Amino acid sequence: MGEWIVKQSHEHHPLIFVLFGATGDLAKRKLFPALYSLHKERLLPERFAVVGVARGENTDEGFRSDVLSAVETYARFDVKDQQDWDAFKNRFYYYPLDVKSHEGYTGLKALLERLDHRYQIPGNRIFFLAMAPEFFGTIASNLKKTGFTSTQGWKRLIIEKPFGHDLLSAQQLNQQISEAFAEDEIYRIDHYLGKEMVQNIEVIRFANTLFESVWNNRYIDNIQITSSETVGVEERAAYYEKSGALRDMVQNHMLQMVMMMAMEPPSRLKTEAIRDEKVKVLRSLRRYTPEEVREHVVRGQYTAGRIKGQAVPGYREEPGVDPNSATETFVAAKLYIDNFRWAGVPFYIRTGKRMAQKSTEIVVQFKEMPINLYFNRERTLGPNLLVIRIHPVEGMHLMLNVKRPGTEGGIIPVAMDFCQNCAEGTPEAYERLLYDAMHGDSTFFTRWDEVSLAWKFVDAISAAWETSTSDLAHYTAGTWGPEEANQLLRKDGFHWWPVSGQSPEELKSVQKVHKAVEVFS
Ligand SMILES: NC(=O)C1=CN([C@@H]2O[C@H](COP(=O)(O)OP(=O)(O)OC[C@H]3O[C@@H](n4cnc5c(N)ncnc54)[C@H](OP(=O)(O)O)[C@@H]3O)[C@@H](O)[C@H]2O)C=CC1
Ligand SMILES: O=C1O[C@H](COP(=O)(O)O)[C@@H](O)[C@H](O)[C@H]1O
Repeated sequence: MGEWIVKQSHEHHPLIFVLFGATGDLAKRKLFPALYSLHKERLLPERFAVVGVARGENTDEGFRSDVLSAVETYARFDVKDQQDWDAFKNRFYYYPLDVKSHEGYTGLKALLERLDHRYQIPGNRIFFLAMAPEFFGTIASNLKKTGFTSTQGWKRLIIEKPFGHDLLSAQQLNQQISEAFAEDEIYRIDHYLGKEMVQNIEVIRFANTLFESVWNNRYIDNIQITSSETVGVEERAAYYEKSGALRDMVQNHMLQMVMMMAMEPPSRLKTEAIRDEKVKVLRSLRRYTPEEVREHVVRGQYTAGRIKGQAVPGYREEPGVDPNSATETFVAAKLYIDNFRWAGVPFYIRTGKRMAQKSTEIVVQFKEMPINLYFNRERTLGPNLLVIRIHPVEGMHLMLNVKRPGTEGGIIPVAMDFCQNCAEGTPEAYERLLYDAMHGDSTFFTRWDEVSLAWKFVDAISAAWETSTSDLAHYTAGTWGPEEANQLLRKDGFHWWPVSGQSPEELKSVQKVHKAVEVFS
C-alpha cells in the first residue's frame, strides 16, 4: 500500500491480462482507457499481453482497432505517436468464446501458453470478469476445470459489482468462486476505493495530528456523505429495477466511504490490517429493526423535472421501467456506529439519481464552541467544517471563523482550500485499481467479510421495505431529493450542508448558514 509516486518504483511483474467481456461497455469506457494511461505513465510491465474474450467473431487486428476507438473516445491521454501506439496495441489479442461452453477454454489456455512463450511470462494471470454477475461462477469453475488455476505463476481474479443481490446470493457466488480461487486471489472491485480522495481519507486522518486528535464523538457533531448524480437510470432499467439505489450505491460505495471515515488507525499500513479495521466498523454499525428503518431511512423516486434546463422524464416513464415501479432511486439514511469513538454521532448518507448536481462530498461538522462569549451571541457563527471533495473537484476545505478585518469587528467564515485536480488531471479509479491488482495489492478491494456484513445491514432495510411501499417518497428530477431527507436531519437539529458549487439561491435557503454563503458561492 503506498502513494502513487512511490508506486512508480515498484517492480512490474510480467503477466497476461485476460479480459472476459472485452466488447462491453465497461471495457470500452473504463478498462482500455485505464490500460492506455498506465502505458503512457510507463506503469505497465514490459512483458505484458491482453487477451480479450467475448462471443462475437473478430480478429486481433479488428479488436485492436476497437481498442483504439475506445481509447480515442474515453482516455485522458491522446494517441499522437504512431510508434508508441503500435507498441501498446500489439499486445492485444482476441479470443472468441461463449463462456458457458467448457470446450472453448482449452483453446484459450493454449493461446495464453503461446503468449507466455512469446513474451517470456511465467504463467502470471489476471482474469478480469467484466461481465454480468450470473457468469462469474461459471467462468471461475471452467477456469479451474480446464487447469488455468493450477499452472505455474500467480493467478488473480478481478470481479465487478454487483457482488450478489443480497446476503444469500452473495454467499452462493462467493462459494462458487472460492472453489477455484483463494480469498487472497480474489479482487472485488468497488471503484470508489480507487478514487483519489477516497484513498486520501486515510492520509488526511492518520498523517495529521490536527484531525486525528479531534476525530471522535467529543468534537464531531455529525458526518454527512453525499453522492448525487444528475443521470437517470439510462439504459440499465433491467438491472436497476431489481437493484435500486440501496443495492446499487449504499451496499458498496456509500458504506465504503463510511468505513474509511470511521475506521480506527490500523496497527500497520498493511492490507489486512487496514481491512480488519474497516470490517470492525461494519460490525459496530447498528442494524435496524423494521420500525427503525422507517425512522432512520428515507427512500425516494424521481418524477419528471428539469436537469440543466432540459426536461427529463420521471423514473416510471423511463424505458424498461414498470409504470408502477416502487424501486428507489434515492436513499438517505442516518447510521450509528456503536463503538467508543462514534457513540452518539450520526453519519448521514444520501445518494440518488436525477439530483441537482453530480457530486460526491463528505462533510465533517465539528461541535460548536461550548460558550463563545464574544462571537456567537446572535447564533450566527457557523461550526467548523472539514469538507472532503471527492468528485468532480478533488480536494478539501476547512471552514474556520476569523475576525473580520478592520475596526468594525465581527466574525467571518473563511475556507482553507486545497484542490488536487485543478491544475492537472489525476488518475482514474480504474488505473489505480488495475495497477494495484497487477502488483498484488488488494488494500483497495473489498474482502469477503466486508461484503457480507454490508449485505446484512442492507438486507434488514430491504426486508422492512418489502412489507409496504407507503413510505416511498417522490422528488422532482433536478432537486436534492424528497423533503423527508431534510426532515431526517432537521429532527436532530441539523441540516444537509450544501455541496460545493451549489447555487447561491440554494445556499441561502439553508438555515443558519448565511454566514457561509460568501465562502461557498
Ligand atoms: N458499464 C459500467 O460502467 C459498469 C459496469 N459494471 C459491471 O461490469 C460488468 C460488465 O458490465 P458492462 O460492460 O456494462 O456489460 P455489457 O453488457 O456492456 O458487456 C457484457 C460483455 O459480456 C460479453 N458476453 C455476454 N455474454 C457472454 C457469453 N455467454 N460469453 C462470452 N461473453 C459474453 C459481451 O460480449 P458479446 O455479447 O459479444 O459476447 C460483452 O463483451 C457487469 O457486472 C456490470 O455490473 C460495474 C460498474 C460500472
Ligand atoms: O457503481 C455505480 O456507480 C455509478 C456512480 O459512480 P461515479 O464514479 O460516477 O460516482 C452509478 O452511476 C451506477 O449506478 C453504479 O452502478
